[in-house]
Amino acid sequence: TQFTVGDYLAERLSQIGIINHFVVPGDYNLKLLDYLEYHPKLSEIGCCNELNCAFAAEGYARAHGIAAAVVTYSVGALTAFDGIGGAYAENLPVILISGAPNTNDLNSSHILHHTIGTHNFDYQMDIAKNLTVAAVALRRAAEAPRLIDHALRQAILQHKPVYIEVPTNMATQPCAKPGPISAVIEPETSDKPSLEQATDVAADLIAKSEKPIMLAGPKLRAAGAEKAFLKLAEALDAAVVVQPSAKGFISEEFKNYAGVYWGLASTRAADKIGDFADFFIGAGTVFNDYTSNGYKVGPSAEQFIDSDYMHVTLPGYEFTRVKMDEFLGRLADKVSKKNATMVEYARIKPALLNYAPANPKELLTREELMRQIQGVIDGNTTLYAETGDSWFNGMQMNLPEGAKFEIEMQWGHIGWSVPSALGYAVAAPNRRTVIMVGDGSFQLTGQELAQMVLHKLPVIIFLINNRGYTIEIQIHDGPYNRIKNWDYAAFMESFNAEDGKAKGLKANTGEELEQAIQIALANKEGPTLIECYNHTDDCTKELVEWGSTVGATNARAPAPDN
Ligand SMILES: C/C(NCc1cnc(C)nc1N)=C(/S)[C@H](O)COP(=O)(O)OP(=O)(O)O
Ligand SMILES: [Mg+2]
Repeated sequence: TQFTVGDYLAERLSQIGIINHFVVPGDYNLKLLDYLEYHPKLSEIGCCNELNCAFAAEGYARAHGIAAAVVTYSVGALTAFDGIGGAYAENLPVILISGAPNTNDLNSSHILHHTIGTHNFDYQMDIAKNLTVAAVALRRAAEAPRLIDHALRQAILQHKPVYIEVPTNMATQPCAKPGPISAVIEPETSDKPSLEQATDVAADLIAKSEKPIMLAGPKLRAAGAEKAFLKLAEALDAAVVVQPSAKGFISEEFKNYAGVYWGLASTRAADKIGDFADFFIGAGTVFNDYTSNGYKVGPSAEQFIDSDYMHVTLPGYEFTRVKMDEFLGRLADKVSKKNATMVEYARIKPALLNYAPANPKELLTREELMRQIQGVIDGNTTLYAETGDSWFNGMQMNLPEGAKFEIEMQWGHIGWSVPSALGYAVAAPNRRTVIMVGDGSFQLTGQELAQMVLHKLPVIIFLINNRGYTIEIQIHDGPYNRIKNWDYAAFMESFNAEDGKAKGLKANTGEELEQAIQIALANKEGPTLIECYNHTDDCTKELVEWGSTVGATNARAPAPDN
């Protein structure tokens, strides 16, 4: 049969490693979906809506490296864009593919369904250009190979989302066959003279410091630089701390690991060893208003070197086209041991957090809840921490060797965790995916549990029901922070309908939680949701302190007109 644009796109998606793609069908994308389904190595995962579809794709990208979401024009893409903004914020290469009007309609007097009812068919592309690193429209079949390869390559190189718009009459059009996939996936490397000079300057700065410390940031994983970072940590034998949105990127059993560096919300005295240090070697760091506690946490520019995927910043220097992993690896060759922060950390290192078991008959406390969730985390577990007090509870979890942690602190979109964890579990069926999600967040996207039932994904969901938006209460309270309670356990079981194996359980006491966890761990045929009692005021002290800091930062008066 004739090779088409749809075949080209399907083949390229498969060649870059995609096995499952996430979809919501619509009449603008049905023929395209056929071509993706025809491909022997692609199979679709349907989602309830396009926001969840985009979030599922970003979760797939967290586990698998890259992902694709396919939606219909305008009514589909506009909600998918919310998840794509998240993929951009979180440095995840999600390929958003959207159906679009028949090319014959573009310059006509026709008014089309799903649009805002005008002759403007550009608004979707205009938005896409702001939320992706490449946005292309396949308006002529002859251009499709070039445009598709360009978009996919930018996603891979920049670890950011891209957008491909496919008119409804385009997938069926004849198209040339693709060339070698190396044209799309060949990695970039540093400019050699810049790499040498950047590492010389950095080595010199480190030699002049007395107590350097290393700080891993959220872009470390996107840059694929974890190994190089550890090589440098070994060469220096310095303490290693991580930003909250980089938790889990460095093994918490690594001998130099010194905790999450987040000011008053730090773990394991990371803030104290950070204060002791006189020089920060950062990698992929992002000090936004939340992770800097309202701009109060973080090194000064004079005592800080940092690197992004293809860029290095040193006091007084900026090096372009120097790749993070090559920079860190090469720097490791040029530094000598400087372990003052490890010597000091040995003195101040606190004992690991572990709560004494509560009376099993008593109402659950936050500490008892966290003690039992800690017990579920093994080396094969990925713990998802949803926006909410779960951020602070998640930070304090100890990750055994091999355990992974997923969080969305830059975008911070409540409701991200359930659909994202769907995508993650599809990509990593052999891992145990566990979600900590609050009642408020869950209400945005909880229906995506249905796909976990359909695909028999044994995800464990700890639904922390503190009756409302506790983070918001701690930042600034008002009637709007109270929400209608649901029967979350029944909601979970409602997705079984005639054939599901999901379980919805309630746990109000420590004993009930113990039993529910045993049932959840035994349920291999589908997801298990455990609705956990948590008193509204029983939140982490870190949230209380952080909340007031953020509240004050948000409330800053406008600068006087200068
Ligand atoms: C409403 C909002 N943030 C504002 C917000 C509103 N809309 C979107 C999409 N994202 C957001 N972060 C937040 S953090 C709630 O406290 C979350 O409540 P919940 O899931 O129940 O967690 P906690 O009770 O632990 O806070
Ligand atoms: Mg809540």
